[in-house]
Amino acid sequence: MDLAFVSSPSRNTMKVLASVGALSQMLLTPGCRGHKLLLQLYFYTRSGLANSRRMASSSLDQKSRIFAVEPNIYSPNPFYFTCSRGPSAPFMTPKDWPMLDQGGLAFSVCIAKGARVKTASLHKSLGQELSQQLPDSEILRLISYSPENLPGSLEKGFFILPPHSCPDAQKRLCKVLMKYPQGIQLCSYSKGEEHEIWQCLWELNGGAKETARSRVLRVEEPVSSPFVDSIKGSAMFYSLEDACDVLEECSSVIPEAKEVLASVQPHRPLDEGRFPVIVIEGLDATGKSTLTESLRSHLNAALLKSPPDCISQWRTIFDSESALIKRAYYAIGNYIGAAEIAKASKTSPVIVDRFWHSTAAYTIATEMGGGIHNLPDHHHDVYQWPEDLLRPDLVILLTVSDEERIHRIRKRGLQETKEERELEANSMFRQRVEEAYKRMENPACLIIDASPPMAVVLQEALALIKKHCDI
Ligand SMILES: Nc1ncnc2c1ncn2[C@@H]1O[C@H](COP(=O)(O)OP(=O)(O)OP(=O)(O)O)[C@@H](O)[C@H]1O
Ligand SMILES: Nc1ccn([C@@H]2O[C@H](COP(=O)(O)O)[C@@H](O)[C@H]2O)c(=O)n1
Repeated sequence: MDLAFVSSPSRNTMKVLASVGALSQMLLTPGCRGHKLLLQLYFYTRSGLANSRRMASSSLDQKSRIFAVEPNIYSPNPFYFTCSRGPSAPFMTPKDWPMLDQGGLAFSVCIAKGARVKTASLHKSLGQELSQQLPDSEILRLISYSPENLPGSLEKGFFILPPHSCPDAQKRLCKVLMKYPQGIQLCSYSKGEEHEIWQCLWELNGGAKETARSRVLRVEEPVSSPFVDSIKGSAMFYSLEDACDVLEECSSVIPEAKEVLASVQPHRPLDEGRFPVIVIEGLDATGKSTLTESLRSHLNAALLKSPPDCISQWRTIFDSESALIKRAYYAIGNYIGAAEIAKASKTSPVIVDRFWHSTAAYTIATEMGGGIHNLPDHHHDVYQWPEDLLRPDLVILLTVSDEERIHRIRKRGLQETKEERELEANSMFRQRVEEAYKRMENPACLIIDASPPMAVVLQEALALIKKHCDI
């Protein structure tokens, strides 16, 4: 079955056809003769012509858009393509997409821009469903945008590479997408006779129908990464107000969002004390809890953490939500924590286990794929501290080798979190988190190699605190 090479059926052909029910029966019979055509006809019958105007405009819009696919096993950098007929742009060939060389197919699925909480939730649930229904396919993140108005036009989606051994992948994909009748745009990609790549745009409206076909053209990597624009609009929060807006928006479906919002201190700016605030950061199992506890007793300090205790009971709920909602929760957690820190700093030094740098570093590392060369450049806005958030006096980043960290996780014997498992499995992700930490500015992290015994790490931390804080 090959959606891309089926030409549109005529209306007369349609009249000859029996009911949609009978068609769908045949459709679901792999190997059935005329299977390709039937699939096409099935979608055509169900979709009708009611939306022909919308189709025309979406295919025009489609042609001017740029698509960007996150780094993957075939491409260490994001790859960019379009379908407009620029005079000098070179065609893409299976050299660029080797997975299409053996006659395979690829797909892009874009989610039209709508209310941001709803769109983010749709993106998350669609991603989960695609992974479940197409377990052998590579499902990559994709964004699509208009070059004239990148942030305003940004749409998120997925690029799907089914294995050659999965001939019914497109059928399964369409079955998933049929459940999302509105706002989903499906394109398929296949190799043409002259080694060019074709994009077919499908209309999804109770069914799927091919509406446009264009050659795929290569686009140079833009100077400013659209992936960074995408995270700034969807998972990074640089003000309390912005993060609160998201939880307000989702509070009708997630009642716990109201509880979190109720914990936000309304009076700002915060009234800070004279004692120093010291944050300890690092990947899991680098020794943060061990060090923060030792510092607490050595400095007679208050020990706080982010997210703070008053909202941590809802953490698992927000962890299972879209990146937008999850990160809004952690961002607000930092502001709630800041009010506690400000109060505690009036009576003693304050040690904080994770703060803003954790929220930012994990978000950047999660949303940007590939190696550390794909991270936003040093000094980029994403590494800056939010203007309205209490600024600590010192941030210490603990680093240990991958082997030692994994050894510590195993020795600790506690249940690994999903992210810890990912860190273990995906050393590139770990490197991105650590590198993002190292790029943070104002305040930057001061690094301590936490591989030596605990007593040595403690002495190093105390020396740094003495040097940089008034203690
Ligand atoms: N310097 C050290 N040398 C050897 N083992 C250490 C050292 N520091 C901590 N550990 C051990 O490593 C394990 C992880 O330490 P800890 O719980 O302090 O890390 P963490 O960064 O707080 O982890 P998480 O973020 O996952 O809570 C613990 O078993 C701890 O006893
Ligand atoms: N200020 C924070 C704190 C934590 N996170 C997220 O939680 C994960 C780590 O928490 P641990 O309890 O395991 O230390 C980390 O992966 C972050 O995603 C955060 O975003 N902001």
